[in-house]
Amino acid sequence: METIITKSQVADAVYAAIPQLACVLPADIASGLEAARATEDSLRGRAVLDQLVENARIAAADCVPICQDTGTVWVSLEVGPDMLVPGDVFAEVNNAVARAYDEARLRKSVVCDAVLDRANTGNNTPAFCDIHPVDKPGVARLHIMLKGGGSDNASRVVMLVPGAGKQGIVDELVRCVREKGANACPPLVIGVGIGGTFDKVAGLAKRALMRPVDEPAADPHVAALEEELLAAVNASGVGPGGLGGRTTALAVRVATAPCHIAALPLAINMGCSAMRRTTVDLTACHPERAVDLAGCHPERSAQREVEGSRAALAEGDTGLTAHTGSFPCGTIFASRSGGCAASAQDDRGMAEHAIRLTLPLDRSQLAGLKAGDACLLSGPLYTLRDAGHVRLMDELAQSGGALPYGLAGQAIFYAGPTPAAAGRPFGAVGPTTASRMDFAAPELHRAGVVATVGKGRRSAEVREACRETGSVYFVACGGAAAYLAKCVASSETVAYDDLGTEALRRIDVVDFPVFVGVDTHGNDVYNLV
Ligand SMILES: O=C(O)C[C@H](O)C(=O)O
Repeated sequence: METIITKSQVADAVYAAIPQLACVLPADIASGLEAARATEDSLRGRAVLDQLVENARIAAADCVPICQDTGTVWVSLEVGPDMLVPGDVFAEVNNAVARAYDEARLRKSVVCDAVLDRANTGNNTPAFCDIHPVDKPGVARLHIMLKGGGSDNASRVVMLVPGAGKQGIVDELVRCVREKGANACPPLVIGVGIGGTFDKVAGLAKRALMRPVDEPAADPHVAALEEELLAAVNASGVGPGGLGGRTTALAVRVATAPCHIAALPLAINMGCSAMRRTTVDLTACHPERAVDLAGCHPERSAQREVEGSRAALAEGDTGLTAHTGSFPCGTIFASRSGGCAASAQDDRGMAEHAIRLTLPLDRSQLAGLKAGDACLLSGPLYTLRDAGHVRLMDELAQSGGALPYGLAGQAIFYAGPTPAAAGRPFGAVGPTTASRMDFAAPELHRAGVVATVGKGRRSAEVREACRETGSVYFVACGGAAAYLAKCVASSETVAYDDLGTEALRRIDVVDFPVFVGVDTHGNDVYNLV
């Protein structure tokens, strides 16, 4: 007998899952981060894990996003031969996505066309959906993932030669993690697809990410390969945040398939520390009953957001300051007096001796900082990211090199926040991958921008520009965006309002925790690892 899975059954499950996924870290990832924290030796690695653990707590308690990148929505419907899915189920899913992103005040991160029209679609659709037939009767499962852009960018497909064998896979994975891992917000969960064809192998890697980090593969050979790959990745020492340490990945999850005699297709799909995914069994429960979880049911969440926004309006600036007052920075990055002149820090002293810096920063203040120093920033930062940089560079060219919008002498924070929530200017705001702005940074430093804040490695040209102009690149903890949002006291849009999350904003931060990524001598914290 055939069972009908209705469009609204699927769409309701997606609608209900989205706010839950955005705000509550899955239990296997939360436990993985805590276990990593318990065994981490590196102080920078520990500081990152402390922020990530605290971040998850804040996000769930305040119903704000774990990460400002609330992702693209990937939906895969697995159905057995006896399941029927009539009608345009994906149109219904898109409606559900648009409603959920709006009501839960999540960031919309989808553009109309990758190259021909990069205007934001404004509702985070389309979702990226497929129907995946499986051999087993009685199966109707819905996989849902909110996939961050930075971790997807750090992923790759490689067509290895069969002779490369298992060692070729290990080497390629470790190379990928060394080159791109820091951009993807470690500790990572890594999906590895092996086999199939060029187009199918990436899907295998993505599906592998669905398996919990505490659930090894059922096949003992695949489970052994997962262990071997995890050990190789963690031996790299890339560590939490890419800043060094034991735990670069919580798990490597492998899916294999048959392939051509000439081929050994390999796909590596990086999952970040905010690995937001769930599987809903559409046959076992009605989704509308299954998602009444932890105060994050969409209706209630939406209600809380409305209340939060009202509170923000009523409280004004002082209310926001009161929020930052309870910020637990001190437990992770205690401050010290004495300024930059005495900035020499080693790993042992780091957590106790963060350097307080007041923005805007004079280049002479930056001269004493060393790559790896922990700092607390207070004062104005300017948020700007991909699309805004394209505009700013055009304006710079037209003005003959004069920085507009009072950016001379200021620091740019590479970030695209989520809307206001929980009484704060943003529900979540954290660093985006800095290397995407490498095309602009040297010129901006020469024009007068004294510092940037982001995550991940910079190019040799940016390091050289820091050295030449006496500028600094600061690294903030990727994936700690609910935590970092508590350091933001106010925000005002300065330009490019039509770019939405990508607008140029002036924000005021209080004790915003960062590490010196590239110092004024061009030294790079990622090379200390
Ligand atoms: O888009 C963002 O805010 C972050 C992005 O996912 C990134 O990690 O670079």
